[in-house]
Amino acid sequence: MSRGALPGQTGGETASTSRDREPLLSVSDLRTVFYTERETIHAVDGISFDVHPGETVGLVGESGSGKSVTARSILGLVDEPGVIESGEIRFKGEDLVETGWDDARGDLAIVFQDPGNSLNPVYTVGNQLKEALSIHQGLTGAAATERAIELLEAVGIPDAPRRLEEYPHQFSGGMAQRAVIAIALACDPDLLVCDEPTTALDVTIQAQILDLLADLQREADLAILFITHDMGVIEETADRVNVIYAGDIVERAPTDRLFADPEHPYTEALLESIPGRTPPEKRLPTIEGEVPTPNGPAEACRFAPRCPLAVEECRTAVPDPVEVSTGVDHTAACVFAGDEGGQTGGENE
Ligand SMILES: Nc1ncnc2c1ncn2[C@@H]1O[C@H](COP(=O)(O)OP(=O)(O)OP(=O)(O)O)[C@@H](O)[C@H]1O
Ligand code: NI
Repeated sequence: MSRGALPGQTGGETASTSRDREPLLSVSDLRTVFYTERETIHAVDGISFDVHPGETVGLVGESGSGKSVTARSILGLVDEPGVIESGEIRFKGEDLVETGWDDARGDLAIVFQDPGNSLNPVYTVGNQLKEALSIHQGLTGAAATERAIELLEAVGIPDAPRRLEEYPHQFSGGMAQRAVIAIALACDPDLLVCDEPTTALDVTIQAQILDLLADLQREADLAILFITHDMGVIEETADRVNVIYAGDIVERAPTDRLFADPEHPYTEALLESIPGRTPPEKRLPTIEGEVPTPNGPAEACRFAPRCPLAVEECRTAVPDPVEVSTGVDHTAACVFAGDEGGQTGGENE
């Protein structure tokens, strides 16, 4: 399916050159807490990472690890009883936690998992697109219609003028997610946060949406924060990866590096979940259980209770992120990180 370049935008630099520029987004020591009646949940507990212009950064972890709360924090969408307790979300140099999100609204956009929830069933897709164009670009009337058609074409929706007049229920799941992406692009964002954008879609459609995002990124110099629980999707999309567990990033590396040489036992476990990747004799014992709710301050490695390699030290202190090699931005928060042979360090105990 051929798509036109995004209207009004010029081609950008590639991800490889983008690292030379200042980060577009720089999250540092972010803490987002939910004060529920029953408990205090440290959903995001000291996260730091950067996104550079034009690159795709992955955020991967199991259900409940804090991915969506991270996304909502960046967009300024944390609701009661949640608060951003501390840390910085620096976007284009401004700390949004301090300045608020008003000035950034047009440069930041999010695509959620379920397009059905993102679209309003009582308005046509065209109306929703034109409303976004009016708010963010000040476009109305014929100019808005023309741009709306261009955007639908840019996201690969055929017969765009007719589809503008249709309601969301007349769109298939994949086409609806394309429409959601078009609406997100209506504000001409620099950063698109995608929170499991393909999880609700079947595999073929998922691949098409991933291709679309890659195309849009190239054409519009768009930076993408790509959130998923699926390591296979990460391998296809991300330039760099952050692995999140119970509110904290446990490993960070360029994607090829992370897949070739994971340092954290949790990353290893996630990689083993990719069908056919790890021969049975090389596997760590499968991790049982699920991500714990971080309902107190971290006092130990949060992964220790599920970790096949855990030793006493893991249960008594929070491991700091360690740089595991020079020349590559690869860190892991594990007492064995950086040991010769990586995880086999556990045998020393
Ligand atoms: N509104 C809320 N009130 C209380 N706790 C919340 C709220 N939203 C999220 N949490 C808690 O924050 C933690 C992180 O949740 P989050 O939704 O970010 O996980 P996730 O990684 O996005 O998981 P999934 O893959 O299932 O979407 C969980 O323990 C969750 O229960
Ligand atoms: Ni989520």
